[in-house]
Amino acid sequence: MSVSVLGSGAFGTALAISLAGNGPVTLWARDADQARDMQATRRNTRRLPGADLPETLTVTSDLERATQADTILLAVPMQTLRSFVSTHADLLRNRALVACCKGIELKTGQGPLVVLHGFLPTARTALLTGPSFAADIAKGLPTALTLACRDPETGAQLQQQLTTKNLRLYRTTDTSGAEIGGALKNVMAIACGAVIGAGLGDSARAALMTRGYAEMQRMALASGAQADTLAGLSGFGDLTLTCSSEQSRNYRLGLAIGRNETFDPNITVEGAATARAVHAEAQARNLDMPITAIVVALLDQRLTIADATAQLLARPLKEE
Ligand SMILES: NC(=O)C1=CN([C@@H]2O[C@H](COP(=O)(O)OP(=O)(O)OC[C@H]3O[C@@H](n4cnc5c(N)ncnc54)[C@H](O)[C@@H]3O)[C@@H](O)[C@H]2O)C=CC1
Ligand SMILES: O=C(CO)COP(=O)(O)O
Repeated sequence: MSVSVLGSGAFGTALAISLAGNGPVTLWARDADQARDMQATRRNTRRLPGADLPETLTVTSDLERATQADTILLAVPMQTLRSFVSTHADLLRNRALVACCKGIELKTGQGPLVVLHGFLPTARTALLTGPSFAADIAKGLPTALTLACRDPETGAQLQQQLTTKNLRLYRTTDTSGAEIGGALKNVMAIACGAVIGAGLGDSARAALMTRGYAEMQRMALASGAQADTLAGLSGFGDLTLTCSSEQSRNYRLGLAIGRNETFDPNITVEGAATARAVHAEAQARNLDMPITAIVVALLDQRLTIADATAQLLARPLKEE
């Protein structure tokens, strides 16, 4: 069974490097010059500096060639997934498709698997998510991920195929829970970064992580997901990693907000659009998600950190 990774950003490149330890892998880059450069230098200097590309990894900008594989990993940002899949649906039919992005689509409120299903309703689809920094994966450091797939047989096949020397995959059929956990932890990471950036302390961060987790569960249960899924790698696991490490771009955006600094708008920060999408969903469904609402207000510069803190502390007292 052959594997291709579409999207040669940090995550796509790291996954391709790890999977290349199992056998030949094709990595697709949309930019022909970048693909040629990576194939020649065996490096992705722009997105994953310092990592060597193994010989079993081929980089190409030829999408027809890359989509010959049985299993295709889609490692493009969430907000670009729809346009990518709609443009290339014909090349993606009859393949096992594994979405590797974390987020909720701003204009529809949908997660990655729902978007895929809309264009390719008969495709075998799965989601790869969980606590994993691209740089760690590329270094061969041990990492555990969740492979969410509604069909147990396809899930078991993909779990076998995509497990590598350093990637250990756990399976679930609760795709909705995995989508929501992976998307919302980024929103909470922005909030936690802001708290630390503003000097509010580790205790405040722990409070936000815990109450943020309660928000994640609220949204998950309202969406028919299982609470257990949120307690796993795709929820609690990734929340812990992303809210506590400066390797996270979402956390770093939060730090910049907290310190009143600017942040490079070209850096992929999934939590920003996701916060807006989730906030709109929460309002439409009458779900109490105060931290998400505050993150949106901070992103829109409608609120200062001091006001945000005062607002959260002044909420009515209630049972945990
Ligand atoms: N970097 C990391 O450590 C991890 C990232 N992820 C997820 O992986 C997804 C991708 O993130 P990264 O690779 O880190 O981002 P990145 O910013 O490093 O790379 C994004 C890649 O997508 C490509 N791209 C953007 N728009 C495209 C389009 N319309 N068509 C085709 N290609 C397009 C870009 O050229 C670039 O190669 C995100 O959803 C992120 O949350 C998940 C786990 C870890
Ligand atoms: O999803 C990630 C870790 O699991 C990567 O986080 P960032 O997108 O915030 O860098």
